Amino acid sequence: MRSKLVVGNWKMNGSRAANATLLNGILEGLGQPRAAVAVCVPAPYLFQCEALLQGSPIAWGAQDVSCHPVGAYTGEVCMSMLQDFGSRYVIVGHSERRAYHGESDALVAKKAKAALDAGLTPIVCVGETLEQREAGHTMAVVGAQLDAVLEAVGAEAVGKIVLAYEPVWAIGTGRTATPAMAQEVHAALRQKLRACNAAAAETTLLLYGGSMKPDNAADLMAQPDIDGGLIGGAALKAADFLGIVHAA
Ligand SMILES: O=C[C@H](O)COP(=O)(O)O
Repeated sequence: MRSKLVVGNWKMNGSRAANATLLNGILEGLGQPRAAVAVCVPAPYLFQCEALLQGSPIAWGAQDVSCHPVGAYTGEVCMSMLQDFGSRYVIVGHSERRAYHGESDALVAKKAKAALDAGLTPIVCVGETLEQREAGHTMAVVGAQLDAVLEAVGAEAVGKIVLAYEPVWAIGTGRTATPAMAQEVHAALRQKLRACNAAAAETTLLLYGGSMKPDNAADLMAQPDIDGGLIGGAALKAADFLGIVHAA
């Protein structure tokens, strides 16, 4: 039986004051959750996570990272910097990075490999657009996104990544994939993982992301291949985030 993982992706939201309110609110209501919990925050706030969350059940991490270890890459943040502030996770290949920053499958794969090499857990995002879904290309698209990563990280890394299926049309739209739709893709993704490393595929956590809320979280996470959530909007209010954590 796989454990559950609920990750808040704050995207480009927050301030020192708002973060403190949010994190303290989550800590107050957390109790002893069945799920593992993490927040992926804008890089400048990793220091604040370290200060507030150290020793708590909540892990933290970043939303993107450079594939380079150090050097003349203006504006970029590297793995060792994330680790300097105690990060455990880093999201790679979020559809907003792919769409607004032109990140290719190959670059996402490099980032996933660099994260693993540095000892961080990459949360690798895959997902299709509405156009791709309607054309019947969902599995081809997410399959190619996953294949690029598997090729870069190798079979032995299958159990060390977290995979997040985020249909682009469900992100921030209030339009959620039904549990059956999400499960269908998750099952197919796990099948691909099995083909790469059968034993490790059973332990890889597959998160769903896209308008997950307290009122749909339990049904989504009850699906056999949905092991948790990558939460955007609902991660910005302690009550909503806790509602999802406690539904896991
Ligand atoms: O990374 C999180 C996803 O993009 C989901 O965002 P959302 O929950 O606001 O739809």
